[in-house]
Amino acid sequence: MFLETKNVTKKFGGLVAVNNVDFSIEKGKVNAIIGPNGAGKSTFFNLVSGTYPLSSGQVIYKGKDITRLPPNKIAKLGIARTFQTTNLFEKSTVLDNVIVGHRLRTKSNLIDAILRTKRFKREEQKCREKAMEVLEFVGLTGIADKMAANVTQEEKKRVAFALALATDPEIVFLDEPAAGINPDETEGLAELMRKMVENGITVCLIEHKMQMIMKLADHIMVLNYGEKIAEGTPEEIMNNQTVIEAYLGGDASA
Ligand SMILES: Nc1ncnc2c1ncn2[C@@H]1O[C@H](COP(=O)(O)OP(=O)(O)OP(=O)(O)O)[C@@H](O)[C@H]1O
Repeated sequence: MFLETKNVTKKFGGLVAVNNVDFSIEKGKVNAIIGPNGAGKSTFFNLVSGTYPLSSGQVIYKGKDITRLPPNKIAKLGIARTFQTTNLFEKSTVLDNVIVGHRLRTKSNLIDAILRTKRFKREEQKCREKAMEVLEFVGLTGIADKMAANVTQEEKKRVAFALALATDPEIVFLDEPAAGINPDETEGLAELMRKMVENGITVCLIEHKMQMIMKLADHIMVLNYGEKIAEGTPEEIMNNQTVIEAYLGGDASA
């Protein structure tokens, strides 16, 4: 199995935000996590990416137990994530924002940077090339030199994708990538996620936009009050009585 969680649990004081969740992420597929507000979706992402320590359970990636690894080590293994709110350096260009992503793969230290050693210059060039490559992938070459403060919401979403891609990931966790953008832009981002998968990157996303998810995802897990209540193909999820009652209800066409 590519990435697997076993009995993953997170407690915040008396609140069990994620309760004994077993989930297998399929390689080369679009995997999705859905569920009502407060169901534990973002917390689940934070556990897998090492942002929060688990209360109990295990995260296994390509056969290796990564449960206790810090976020930077997890990222180095090829696991990238975006956040619900894209925090960019507003006073830097789009390019400079994305350059940071690939530094994860470089070895230069502070001394190299101060002395501007050959290694530092070579690695900075590599980071710049990588940033241009991923900006092209997400369709933002034309705004590479724009200040991040001056780009649209949809462009910010693409910059967040680019930042994740600049780390050379094998899997990307995307937290509500289509929140706050219009239907045409949502379709554009769905297209981009398909392109990632075509390029060998496994996608796992959280999303509230049901129509998009049902068209895009290969494999869906539904969380409700921190518990997995269903898992399957979009068709299986749409026809699952527990899901309909607990979550979709009258909101199935959202
Ligand atoms: N750092 C934290 N400290 C305490 N409680 C938290 C923390 N993070 C999340 N929670 C709680 O855990 C539960 C799950 O929250 P989480 O943000 O994971 O849900 P979600 O499914 O991502 O919701 P949404 O769709 O609204 O983003 C909620 O009750 C939330 O209030």
